[in-house]
Amino acid sequence: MALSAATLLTALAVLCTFFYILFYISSSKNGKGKGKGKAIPGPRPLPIIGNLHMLGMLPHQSLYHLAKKYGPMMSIRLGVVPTVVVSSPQAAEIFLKTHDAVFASRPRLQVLELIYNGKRGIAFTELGSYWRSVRKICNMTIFTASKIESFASTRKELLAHFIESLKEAASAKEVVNISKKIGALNEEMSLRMVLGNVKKYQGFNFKELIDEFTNMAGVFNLADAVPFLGAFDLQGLKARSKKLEEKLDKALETIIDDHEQHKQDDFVGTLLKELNQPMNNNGDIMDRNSIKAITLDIMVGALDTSAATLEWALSELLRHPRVMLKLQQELESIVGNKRMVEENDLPKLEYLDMVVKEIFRLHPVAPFLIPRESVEDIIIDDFYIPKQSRVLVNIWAMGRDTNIWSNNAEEFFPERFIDSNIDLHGHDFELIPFGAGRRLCPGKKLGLIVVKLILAQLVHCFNWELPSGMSPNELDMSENFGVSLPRKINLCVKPTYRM
Ligand code: HEM
Repeated sequence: MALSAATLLTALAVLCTFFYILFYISSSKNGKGKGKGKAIPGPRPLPIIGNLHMLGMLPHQSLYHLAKKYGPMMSIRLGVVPTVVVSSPQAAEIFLKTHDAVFASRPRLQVLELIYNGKRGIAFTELGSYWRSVRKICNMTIFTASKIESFASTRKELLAHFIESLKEAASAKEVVNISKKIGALNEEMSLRMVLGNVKKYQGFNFKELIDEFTNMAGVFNLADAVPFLGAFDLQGLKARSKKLEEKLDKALETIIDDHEQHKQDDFVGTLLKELNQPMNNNGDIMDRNSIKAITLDIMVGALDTSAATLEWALSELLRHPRVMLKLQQELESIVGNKRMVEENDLPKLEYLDMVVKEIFRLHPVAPFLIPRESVEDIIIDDFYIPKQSRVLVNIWAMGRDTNIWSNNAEEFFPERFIDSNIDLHGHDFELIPFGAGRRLCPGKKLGLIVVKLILAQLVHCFNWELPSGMSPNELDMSENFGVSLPRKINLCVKPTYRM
């Protein structure tokens, strides 16, 4: 029977209290480099579970509070895994720029190893010549400006249908679950670009498969924290991974077969042009497994991120009618009120740009980026960090730092970006929602287009209110921590067409 992580942790915590007394002295060595350097400050870990019991349901928030006590470079242990939590732009720059080559690998996580062979994709693949080659090929083929531009008409067509369906809901005075609707729109936009004619593959229900994948990857897995427990599969994740792997493999094989027969210019079709080609001089070949793993990583990267950002954006605008109105005024003056927003309007919409930055600051959908792992022992500022340490960059905490954002850091106030040259390209470490360095998100350009275009259209075409006379400050803003950080409760709203 699969046990919940909470039950297991409680049992382990009791055992550990016992061990703690016995092994007090050894546990006090937390992070010390056996004479190589100082220990990074951090809360004392328990044997076996380390600091897992301190994380709670919202680890980014728990670690934000702990970092206030221990500082922007804090040491914890996730089970037996030494982990550094980074919570300031200065520290982030040291890890993601100065020593990026040391910290640009990814940890090997059980679920990812089992499902699609974490080693052969892009996002969860360890640093090395394989990853470098995959990344280069993807940058030169599918993430180019011209490839993204070539899907502009698809985005326009899907968005027009979406607005029509909202218009119907508005005239029927319906309350719509906008979280679900945005999710479905983003899914269709992304899958059309990655897989092409998605209707053909509807039977596989990709959304369900990806949701199962992100669900499992987001679950706290004891086997990653305490590897000797992996063999027992106490949470049943190994068995679930196997089942999911079979389903995904069947779906992706069918898609590749179909693309081999009918040449297409979507991402899969573009990657297939590289099939069986050497990727580098180290003997790596772009084989079918690589294409399947890359496709899966891209779908995971594209599906939840933009949709979660958009539901947070609309939530904040509902809570701040002044900002909503100012954005509508900008759209009226640049776009007018006779047509839809076009992608080439986006660079002219300065206030929209500030609103989106403010959303990324307060609601980063990857609050720890994607966890990094160090490839060698290193000493930073006299602190010793052993090889294979996990690094979590807490950008959620950085977005709330009053030293950077002044005393109104908790407030949604897009005007803070007036006359600021902070951009989102990974150079300004105060605001790095897409990460930085070698692992910077390759879908950044696309993600920004999708978020800005849909948000602008929603605000331009409709006025929005909360149902049943709910006042904006009653809106529940709880978060749901997993692979991404969406709203805990779907956002339901009433649109009124305003064009
Ligand atoms: C609002 C939209 C998005 C946000 C906020 C976002 C954020 C991120 C972040 C924080 C990372 C980790 C960076 C690091 O470790 O330093 C990442 C990596 C990645 N993202 Fe995105 N992303 C978005 C959209 C997309 C889209 C649309 C795609 C694909 C079409 C995508 C594909 C990827 C991939 C493949 C990686 C892994 C890169 C690697 O490890 O080399 N992302 N993203």
